[in-house]
Amino acid sequence: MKFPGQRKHKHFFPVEARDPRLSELLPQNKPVSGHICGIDQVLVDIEAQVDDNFLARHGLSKGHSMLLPEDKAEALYRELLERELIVSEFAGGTIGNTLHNYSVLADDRSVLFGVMSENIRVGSSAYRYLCTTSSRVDLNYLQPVAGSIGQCITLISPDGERSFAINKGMMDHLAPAHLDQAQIQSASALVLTAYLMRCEEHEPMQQSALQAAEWARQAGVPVVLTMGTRFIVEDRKDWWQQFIRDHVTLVAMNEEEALALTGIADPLLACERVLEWADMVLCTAGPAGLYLAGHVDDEHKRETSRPLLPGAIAEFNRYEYSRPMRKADCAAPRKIYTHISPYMGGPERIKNTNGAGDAALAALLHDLAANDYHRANVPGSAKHRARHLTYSSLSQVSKYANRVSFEVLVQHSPRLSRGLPEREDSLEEAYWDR
Ligand SMILES: Nc1ncnc2c1ncn2[C@@H]1O[C@H](COP(=O)(O)OP(=O)(O)O)[C@@H](O)[C@H]1O
Ligand SMILES: Nc1nc2c(ncn2[C@@H]2O[C@H](COP(=O)(O)O)[C@@H](O)[C@H]2O)c(=O)[nH]1
Repeated sequence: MKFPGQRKHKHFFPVEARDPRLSELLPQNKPVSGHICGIDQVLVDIEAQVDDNFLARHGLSKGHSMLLPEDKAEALYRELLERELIVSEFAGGTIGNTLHNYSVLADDRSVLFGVMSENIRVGSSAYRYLCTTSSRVDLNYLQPVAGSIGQCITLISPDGERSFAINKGMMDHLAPAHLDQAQIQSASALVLTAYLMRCEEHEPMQQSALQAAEWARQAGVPVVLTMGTRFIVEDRKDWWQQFIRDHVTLVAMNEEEALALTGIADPLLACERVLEWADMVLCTAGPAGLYLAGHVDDEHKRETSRPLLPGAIAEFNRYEYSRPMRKADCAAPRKIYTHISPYMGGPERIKNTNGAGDAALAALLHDLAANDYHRANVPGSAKHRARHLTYSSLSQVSKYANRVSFEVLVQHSPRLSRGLPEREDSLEEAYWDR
């Protein structure tokens, strides 16, 4: 496990150079390592630049992620090929992207549950998927299927808006029998997406997601839900609110999904509402940056040294230096919030916004898993006197998440090809320097 973000020396926790006093407690020489698990519809992103007329001709709604019947998806793909409009084909899927980015940032293992074609031709989508996924993502648990994985045709309009046309193949065929209970129950987090619930009734994906969430709950493993797209949420707002109450520790969404879920347009107030159902919230807001919200026990709150910010909740960032906790672990729970504007004001030129929100979540998961790793290796540390969800404060995690989103915005693929630059040795110092 590599430490989250780039820190000054004093921030590193030297768990590799073990304290000899711990050896009696933990006789093994190697640090205990962890992992995170996720379930996804295994699919590739096939990216193409098109005009709005193209979307209209193929009956696509702009900005939406739509499932297409196979014949329509093939006709669309054929036209893209014939007109040479395809720019790239990368492994995609919102959870696949998040696990990949987590593994790249943390240099640590993640486990993906999903399907994979049992016969793979060189150059096929399945082949592309395997070629562009980090070797730290454990693909040994994938369920072999006699068919193709999904294709997410990512159509970029001249104004930069993305519309997804999904040719689902067998991506929703993951059966509960192909989940591994021990892996899920020993993970630092289980990551799910709302997209898993839009399978057809005869397909087992939803049942697999519910089974995994139940195992995670039994073992106290945090369940993380990304909201996918506002269209999925709008259709079943009440159902999602109940699902979050019953299963979810951390909700990750953008401001549109926040509005669809809560009916509240202000991201801060939407976060406040979601905190009534879940322990923690990440709400990205495009050019407005991102919000993080959580709970802390009054005894463990820490006051910020930054200026207090105005907003729909006055001075909402007062306790942003606190490390978030589950509400149930707080004797006197208090809601805490932070906001951060885009790193360096945003890139001079955005190559592609695809996956910027997933990237922020990967950074947050890294900090969360690092906390578990530290607790397992240095159990007596003062850091673990109370049961916190993350290693760093809400404020510090927001900087890291924002920094990682920036890295995705300046590249073409939603997946990082490398971790953050090594020379950036302090986020605090580098933060406002261009
Ligand atoms: N136009 C932009 N200018 C500057 N930063 C941006 C822009 N769009 C996204 N970002 C950064 O990327 C993060 C995630 O972007 P967002 O578009 O909200 O996610 P999603 O891809 O889930 O919709 C934001 O919190 C912000 O830091
Ligand atoms: N598992 C699924 N992933 C999907 C689906 N439609 C799109 N996507 C993936 O989302 C990311 C982009 O994420 P965003 O946060 O920037 O919107 C992209 O890589 C797609 O592969 C879906 O139906 N299921």
